[in-house]
Amino acid sequence: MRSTTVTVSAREKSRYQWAQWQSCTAHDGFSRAYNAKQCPINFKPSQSHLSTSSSTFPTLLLLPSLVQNSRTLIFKHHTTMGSMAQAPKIDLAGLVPAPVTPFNKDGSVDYAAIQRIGSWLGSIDGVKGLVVLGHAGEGTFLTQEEQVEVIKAFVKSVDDRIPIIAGITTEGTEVAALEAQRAKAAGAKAGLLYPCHGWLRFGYQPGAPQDRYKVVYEKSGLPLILFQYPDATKATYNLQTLLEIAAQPGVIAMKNGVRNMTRWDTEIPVIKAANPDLTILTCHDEHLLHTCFDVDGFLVGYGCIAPEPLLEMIEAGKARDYKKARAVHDRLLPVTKNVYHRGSHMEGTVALKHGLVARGILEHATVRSGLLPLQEGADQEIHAAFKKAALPQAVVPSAK
Ligand SMILES: N[C@@H](CC=O)C(=O)O
Repeated sequence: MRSTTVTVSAREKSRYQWAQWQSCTAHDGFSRAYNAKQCPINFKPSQSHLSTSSSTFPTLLLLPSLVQNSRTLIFKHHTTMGSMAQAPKIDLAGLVPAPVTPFNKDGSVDYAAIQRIGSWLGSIDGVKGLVVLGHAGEGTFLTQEEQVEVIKAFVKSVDDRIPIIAGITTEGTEVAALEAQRAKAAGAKAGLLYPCHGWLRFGYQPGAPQDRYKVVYEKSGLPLILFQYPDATKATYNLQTLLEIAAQPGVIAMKNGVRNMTRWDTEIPVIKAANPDLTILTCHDEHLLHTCFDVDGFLVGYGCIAPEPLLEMIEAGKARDYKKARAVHDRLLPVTKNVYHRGSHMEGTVALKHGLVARGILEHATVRSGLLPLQEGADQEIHAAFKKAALPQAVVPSAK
């Protein structure tokens, strides 16, 4: 891939590593003024982008898609450095399961079961964090008070050894920022910011997703994971939008579930090259074999029922070892089929709960409305699949 060198006059300021480009002048012989939209806005220089010759005039690499042609453009930076501190580093390279929220038979939250799930997953080497209150966690089916209590219970369950990340799902940006504030106060170390769900049906105005990430981070200080929805939905982000969000302060990782392998194969390398510090996580529960080779890890509901083989697959992916990755895929296929090759991805959440029963973590698979029990016999099929995949009873560390 070709790249264009751009020199900026922005000065590094301690604790701040980004600058907002508001007005730039091209010194490429054409003396053109570039407005904010034409300039690479919110470009986040990382260590590897800094030229060794000068730290006060860092050299940035620009992807060809961001400039009109391959000429070298020199921009003079006219603004002060940004006022938001860099988000703290959180190591999510590895497996990040998205656990279910267990319920008692009467539908209330089962906190004892949260303790079992969290202490088990948190005890496994290579599990780098838990994303709670996501799709698998029925996060949108809980009251605000329950959401806060669930975050606190998961924080306690892992003894604060790994970060708990909260799904931030509220519709409007301002209320999502409040949700992120509540999550942070409850002990979440980061947030997985969902798109506004109205966008699924109607689409969104250009710039609205960038604004959502910016405002939620600025108002909450909660580091955020960029969530890419499937290409088949109107809430999916195009490459330019992904690049712009990924470069914003506070965005530490991307959970990508684009489910279009043409886009996956072509966009992941571009996003990675532009953001070497961004942790890239696949969430293609049913396409892990294809997507395990170009990522830093998996952020998947699947991780809460089969963490051990998924960690093997992550290792195989990092080693570019197709045979090993394929072997894990083949071994898990009966489970994948029974949990994720269902009528809808939503049913996967019910199946995850049956899976946790099969592993001895839960006693039953109670879900809240919005979801319904699976058809009769599905539980037995799921248990048989777990047996076939040789997924044993989980060992829950004993309470201190
Ligand atoms: N793995 C699913 C559901 C998770 O939130 C996805 O791709 O979005």
